Amino acid sequence: MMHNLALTQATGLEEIAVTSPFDGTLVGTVVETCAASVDALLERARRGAQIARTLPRHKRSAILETAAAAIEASREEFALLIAKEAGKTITQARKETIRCVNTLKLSADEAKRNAGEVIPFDAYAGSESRQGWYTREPLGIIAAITPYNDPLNLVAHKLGPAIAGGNAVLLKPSEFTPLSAVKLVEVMIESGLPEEIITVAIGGPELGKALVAARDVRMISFTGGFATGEAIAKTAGLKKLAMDLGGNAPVVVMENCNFDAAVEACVSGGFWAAGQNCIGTQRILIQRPIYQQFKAKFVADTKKLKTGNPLDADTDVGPLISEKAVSRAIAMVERALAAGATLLCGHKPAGNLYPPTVLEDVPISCDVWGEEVFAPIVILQPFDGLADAIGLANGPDYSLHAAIFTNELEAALETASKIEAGGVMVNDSSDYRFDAMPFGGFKYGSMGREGVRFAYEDMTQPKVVCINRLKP
Ligand SMILES: NC(=O)c1ccc[n+]([C@@H]2O[C@H](COP(=O)([O-])OP(=O)(O)OC[C@H]3O[C@@H](n4cnc5c(N)ncnc54)[C@H](O)[C@@H]3O)[C@@H](O)[C@H]2O)c1
Repeated sequence: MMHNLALTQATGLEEIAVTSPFDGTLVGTVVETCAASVDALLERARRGAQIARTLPRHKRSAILETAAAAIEASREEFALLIAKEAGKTITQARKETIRCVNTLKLSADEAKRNAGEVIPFDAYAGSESRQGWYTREPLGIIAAITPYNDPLNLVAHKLGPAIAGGNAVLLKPSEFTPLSAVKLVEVMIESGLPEEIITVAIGGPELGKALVAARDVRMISFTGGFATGEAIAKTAGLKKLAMDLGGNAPVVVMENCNFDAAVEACVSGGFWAAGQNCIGTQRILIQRPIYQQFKAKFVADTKKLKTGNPLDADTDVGPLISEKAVSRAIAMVERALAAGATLLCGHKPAGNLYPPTVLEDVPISCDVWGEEVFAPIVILQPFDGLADAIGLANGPDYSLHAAIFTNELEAALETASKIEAGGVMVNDSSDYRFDAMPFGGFKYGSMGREGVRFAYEDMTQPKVVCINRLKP
């Protein structure tokens, strides 16, 4: 498959081969955008911004609805592309495709719903003679920079709200997985989107940096790692930033929980997408009386997972994205083992396949505890009282999601209130996410929220109109 999007990649030069992280086979090619062509891309995006802001809300909404229906109709093609280029299992890729449909439908609703508000000037004495409202106006050009691990839905989470809000988008998808993003843009254009509204730039960090530096870009909507987020913040200057960065989700398992449901959710949350999931379960904190029983079942169920070809229907765990990602996972586990951790299963890589790996006795000074692993590695840790568990959960300096399994309402509420995270799931996996929820992190690096309504609000700006009726 050859994607060219000739109009969007102004002065593309080299072809980039996109290969399967599972077996290295060619999935497709795209034309690389050279960083020197950013001026041409910006010129096009400026025209796009003028067109987008005058597109009536009913048209924005209808285009997004049409695109959602078109993706639903060709969902198997999208799922196959995700599985091939990102290495997600085909089952997981199908789920991502359906989530993308919903993200676009939510965006279509938002375009019509969230246009502004009347200002209650008579709420305080002294302003009764005035009437007015605010409207939600577009920002202009939004640079959207996305990662490899959800190569379709995370792109939709930026395009949908940006288009709903009347903006133009400069989209730079991950250089590892550009094909799903390009196909999504093609569907948008076939669905009636004026093509200047999205400009696609294909390439890696250098190109991303050039987009981030461009003066006319009003907002950078970024999803990716902390180091990249820091680099973007340094380059961006006075631009609005939305940063969706990493996590290392803790899950608290209380002795009075539904045991089998907790184990099942933790296995799924730990190893979904081979752990390449920002809200994947990384640290499981288990109340001491059930620690041994939990460990036995968790390790036994983990060993049943089948690691292999993402296109096989019975594969549970596909490959990591690259050799570099495998080496990083190995090094993190080796450092933990050297510091006294115990390996309970896994840690025998074969190519880019890194099997589900479980550790215990991990000192909290280890990076596998305090940093994001982004690989199928889970730590088990006993605790005594709930306060200890909450203290352990809150240790790292950043957090996206957390979870607790308990049948005790008070423990659930206490945890929900005291855990510092953007979302706390009760009796559900840490990686549960519904696309209408506000989604983002707490603590270091947290800026903005995704989840369609919240991204839409970040991507629009209020404009006040105030009328003084008493003045001539
Ligand atoms: N919070 C969320 O919603 C969420 C969701 C998925 C993934 N993530 C995070 O993404 C990371 C994994 O994805 P990744 O490895 O693709 O991330 P990454 O940070 O390596 O790359 C993300 C994007 O940034 C671009 N980029 C790299 N350097 C750049 C620079 N200097 N300037 C501008 N752009 C630059 C890349 O080309 C890519 O498109 C993990 O940390 C994961 O937690 C977060």
